[in-house]
Amino acid sequence: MNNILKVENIEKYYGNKDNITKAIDNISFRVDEGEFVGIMGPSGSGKTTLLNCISTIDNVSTGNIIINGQNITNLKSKKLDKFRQNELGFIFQDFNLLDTLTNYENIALALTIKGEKPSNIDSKVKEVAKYLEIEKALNKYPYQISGGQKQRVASARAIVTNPSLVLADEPTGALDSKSARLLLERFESLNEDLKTTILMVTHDAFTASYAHRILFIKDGKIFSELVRGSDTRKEFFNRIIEVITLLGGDDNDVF
Ligand SMILES: Nc1ncnc2c1ncn2[C@@H]1O[C@H](COP(=O)(O)OP(=O)(O)OP(=O)(O)O)[C@@H](O)[C@H]1O
Repeated sequence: MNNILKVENIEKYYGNKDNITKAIDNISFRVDEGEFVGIMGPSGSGKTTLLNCISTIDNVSTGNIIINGQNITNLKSKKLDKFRQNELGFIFQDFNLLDTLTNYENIALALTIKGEKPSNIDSKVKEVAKYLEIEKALNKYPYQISGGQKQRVASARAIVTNPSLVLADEPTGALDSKSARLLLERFESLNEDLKTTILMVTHDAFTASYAHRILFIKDGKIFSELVRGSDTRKEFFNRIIEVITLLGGDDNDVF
């Protein structure tokens, strides 16, 4: 299997000598092409820091992160911008859509920034919109559609450039349970049909149960790993709850 992501012995410190926080404490893992991996952990365990380091928003203190064969810890800012545009797709809890642009323009912008030929843009936007069932929302503005639709527009923007890796940070955090389920079903088919590789941070066991594999982080370290295998989603959900209980929380408070 082709490793899309290799995280090798990374550490991340914040602060200075007198007041140091070790947010990530020697984490290593790999994600294969086409995998859907979840990251869970209590508040303050290092999930966001880990995602920020992988998404090139933050730097690691030591260790290496290799995405699609490129060691991103060595890249300088201009190359890093290009790398981000070409290789990564982002989905955030609060959508991060531009309210002054239509949903169509929000999706098209990702292609323009990447340097896509203008003649290809329309067909690419329409194809991805059809896939995510947001065709009717394309000519509206983000403030004219529901939260669930907004997150599908944001997902369209993330995948339209055909990135090697999609990074999702609490993608269902602002959605009601029906919209969350719809979005996760789309993620599942994106992953199955288009072989999109997804790395998703979530504190929610239901959301995590759609992944194939989950890494649990505690105090900046990988504490446990669960593989869905042949489990149904519901069986996997129950196993996730068991690990959460072991980690010392229930589904709602600590995670
Ligand atoms: N910019 C920063 N400066 C100093 N310390 C930080 C900074 N960002 C995070 N930390 C610390 O690093 C540790 C990990 O934080 P992080 O935000 O990665 O956790 P998290 O698992 O994402 O938490 P949550 O679920 O609450 O978002 C915490 O102790 C946090 O206080």
